Amino acid sequence: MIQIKQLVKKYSSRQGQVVALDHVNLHISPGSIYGIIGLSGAGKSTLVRCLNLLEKPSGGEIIVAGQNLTALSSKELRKARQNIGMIFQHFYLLQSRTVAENIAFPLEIAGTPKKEISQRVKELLHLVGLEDKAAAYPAQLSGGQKQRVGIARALATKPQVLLCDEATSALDPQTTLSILNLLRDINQKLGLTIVMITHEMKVIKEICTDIAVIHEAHIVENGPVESVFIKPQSDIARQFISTIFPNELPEDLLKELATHRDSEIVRIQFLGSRASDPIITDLLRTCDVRANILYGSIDHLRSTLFGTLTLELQGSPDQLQEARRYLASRDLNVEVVQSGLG
Ligand SMILES: Nc1ncnc2c1ncn2[C@@H]1O[C@H](COP(=O)(O)OP(=O)(O)OP(=O)(O)O)[C@@H](O)[C@H]1O
Repeated sequence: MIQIKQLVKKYSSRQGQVVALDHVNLHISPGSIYGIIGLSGAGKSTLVRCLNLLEKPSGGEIIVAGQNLTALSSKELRKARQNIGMIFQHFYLLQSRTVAENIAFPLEIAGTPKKEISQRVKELLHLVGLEDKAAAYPAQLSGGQKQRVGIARALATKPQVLLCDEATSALDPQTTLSILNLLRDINQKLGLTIVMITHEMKVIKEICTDIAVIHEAHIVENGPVESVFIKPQSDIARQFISTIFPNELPEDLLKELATHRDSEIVRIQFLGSRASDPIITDLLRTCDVRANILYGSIDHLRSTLFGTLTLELQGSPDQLQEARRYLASRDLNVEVVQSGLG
């Protein structure tokens, strides 16, 4: 649905030139919910604003639904933008217009007949669960309701793509969840492709099918969410994952464990059905090692389960090697965190 090819964005400032995006390439499949995560200043907003040419790229191509946006005239681009909705952290609703009038706004600009507008607004109010707020003004709404209006307005022209720039960052955790659930419903009902820019891994964990990690103007890692969570390739991806699955052991405990003879600390990560396997019992039965559980956690990763377990295994070097082999043969991701004196 979206292809980003060799995208470069440079800004000129008093301090000199800033390269906000440095030859970024990404392919976003139709119907996916694609999360792009990065620290402050990584280039996220610039990237999402380049996707509908709110920000003009310095180089490269943006192809949406087969159309190269960077090659279009202003008139063609205005038309192409009707296929790309966008929502923002601070909603940007028109304060002097009611909810229904805000949602109608893009249709008025597109020259849609009045009768059609009123029918479409009705449908959209129903889609976002705001039928009873049609005549309210933005100032009378909660943050979550304002974002629902933002979503309805973004979908008014029936776009195939929805861009979300930190769409839940101004909301409390519960409202965030309700907006994420709404976006997931819309994705499933309408087959809409969603691109979500965020600095929060919990947003990715809830609804994204794919993830790209952006760091200092480069995409350092991307792929299906499950693959990146189970085997992150970059330090920055590991850091983001640890914000929701914190698995670092305290320094003093690590120091003490390092003095143990014939032992090693292993971290096991597992997905989906593996979560209900009696891993430790099987391990102890099969390999003649002893296990000390140091840390464990399990949570939802979209519609599957993701778990992490940190163990100290004790045994001879041969036994420890066998234990590692055994765990790997069970399709678990195993990482040796620290080996003892042994
Ligand atoms: N209009 C601009 N003029 C000059 N530099 C800019 C401009 N907009 C962004 N930048 C710079 O480009 C880089 C990327 O900024 P961007 O806003 O895309 O990052 P971000 O990942 O969205 O960060 P945040 O989460 O803090 O918004 C930063 O170094 C920023 O200072």
